[in-house]
Amino acid sequence: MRNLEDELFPSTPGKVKIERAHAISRQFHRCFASTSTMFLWALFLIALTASYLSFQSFVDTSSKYFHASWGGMHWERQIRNSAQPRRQNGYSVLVTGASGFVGSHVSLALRRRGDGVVGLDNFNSYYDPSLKKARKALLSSHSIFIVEGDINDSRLLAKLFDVVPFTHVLHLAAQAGVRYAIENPASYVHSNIAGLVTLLEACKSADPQPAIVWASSSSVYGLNDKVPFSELDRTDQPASLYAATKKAGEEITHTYNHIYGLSITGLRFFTVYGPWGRPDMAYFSFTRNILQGKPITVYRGKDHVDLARDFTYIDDIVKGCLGALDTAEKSTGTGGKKRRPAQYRIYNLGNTSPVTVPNLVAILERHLKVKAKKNVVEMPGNGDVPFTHANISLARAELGYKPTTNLETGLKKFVKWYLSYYGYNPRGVRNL
Ligand SMILES: O=C(O)[C@H]1O[C@H](OP(=O)(O)OP(=O)(O)OC[C@H]2O[C@@H](n3ccc(=O)[nH]c3=O)[C@H](O)[C@@H]2O)[C@H](O)[C@@H](O)[C@H]1O
Repeated sequence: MRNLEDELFPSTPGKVKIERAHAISRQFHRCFASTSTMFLWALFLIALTASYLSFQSFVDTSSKYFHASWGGMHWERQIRNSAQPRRQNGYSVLVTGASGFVGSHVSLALRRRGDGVVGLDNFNSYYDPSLKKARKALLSSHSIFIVEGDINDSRLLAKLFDVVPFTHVLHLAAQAGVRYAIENPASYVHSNIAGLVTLLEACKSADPQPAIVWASSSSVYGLNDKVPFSELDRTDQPASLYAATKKAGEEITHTYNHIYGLSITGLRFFTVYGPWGRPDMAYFSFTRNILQGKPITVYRGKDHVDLARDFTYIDDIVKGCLGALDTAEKSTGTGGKKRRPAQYRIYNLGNTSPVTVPNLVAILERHLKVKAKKNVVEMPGNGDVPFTHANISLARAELGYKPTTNLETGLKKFVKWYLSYYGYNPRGVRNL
C-alpha cells in the first residue's frame, strides 16, 4: 500500500522533479478542495441544527399558545397507561370533569374495580381551584392521569380519541349551579351547550364510537308540581338558564343518537352532596359559615312554605353511574354514519326522600355541635324551584340503582371530611 510520502515523492527517477511539482500542486488542490468541502459541510450542519432548534422552539411556543400543556410522546404514554384496564373486559373511560365532585368519585370507583380512566378538566375558577387540584392529586395517587384542557377544544379531543379507543365517555364537565346563571349566563352556554356539542362531534367521529353517559339534572323538571318527578313527566318549564341548558343537552344528545348512532344515557342528578363536594352548594357553604360564626341565608317559599330537596349522597350517585356504564350498549355508528338504531336512555338518580332546608340546617348544627345564625328570607326569583323529589323506579329496575344513605348519615360523613380537610376554626362560634 502506498503511503502519503510515496504519493508525494514517486520512486521513478528522471521524472521526479516535474512530476513532484505536479504532484504537490495536485495534492495541494485536493487537500484544499477537501478542507473547503469539510468547511461547507460544517456550515451546512450548523445551519441545519440552528434551523431545527428554532423550528422546535416555534413548535413549543405554538403548542403552548394553541393547546396549553398537552401533546408529545411522554404525554401520550401517560394517557395510554392511564386508559389501560386492569381487569378482563375492563373499560377505557374518558371522564370529563374528572377533578369535579362527582367526576373524581366515579373515576376512583372505576379505577378501584380495574377500569382504565383518563380525566379531562379545565380547572376553571367557578369555585376554589385548589380543591380541584387536591382531587387531582388524589386521583394521581391512584394512577389516574388528568389532562388539563377544555371540552371545547376539538383538537385535543380528536387527539385523545386518536391515542386511545375509549369504550365509554362519562361526561360530567359542566357549568353547575342554579343561581350563578344570573351572573354569568355565557358560561352555561359555553360549557353545557357548545362544549357538549364539541364533545359529541368528537365521539361521533371516533372509531370505535364510545358509549356516552352524561350528567343531566333534576332541574329539568322546573316548575312541575306533580311529585315524585318521573322521567315521563314534562320538562318544558325550566326555572333557570342552568336547567334550560341541561334540557337542551337532552335534546342535543338525542339528535346525535338519532343521526350518528351514539349510545346515550342521561342521568338526572338530584342535589348531590358528600365529602369532596362543591363549595358553592348550600350544605357546604352553610357548614363553612356556621363554623366561622357567620350568618347563613335560608330561603323560604311562597306562603312561608319551606323549600325541600331530594338530597342524594355521592356514593349512591357513584353506584348509579357505574350501573349506567355497565348497562350501556355499544354505539352503532362508524365513519360518522349510523348503521342501526342505538340505545337512548334517561334516568332519575335521586334519593326519594326530600328534606326541607331548615331540616338540613338542623342536621348540620347537630353534627357540627354549633348553632347556626339563620337569616330566613323569601326565595328570590333567581332560578330556584320550591322542591324536588325523584321517582327512581326506572333506575332501580334497569340500572340496579338503590340509594342507601339518608341525609343524617351522609352529612355526618361530609362533616367528618370537611373538618379533616379544612381543619376546625372555633373563632367566634357558639356551641349548642
Ligand atoms: O339537582 C340539581 O340538578 C342541582 O342541584 C344543586 O342545586 P340546588 O338543589 O339548588 O342545590 P343548592 O344550591 O345546594 O341548594 C339547596 C337548597 O338550599 C337553598 N339555599 C341555597 C343557598 C342559600 O344560600 N340558601 C338556601 O336556602 C336552595 O334554595 C335550595 O332549596 C346543584 O347546585 C346544581 O348544580 C344541580 O346539580
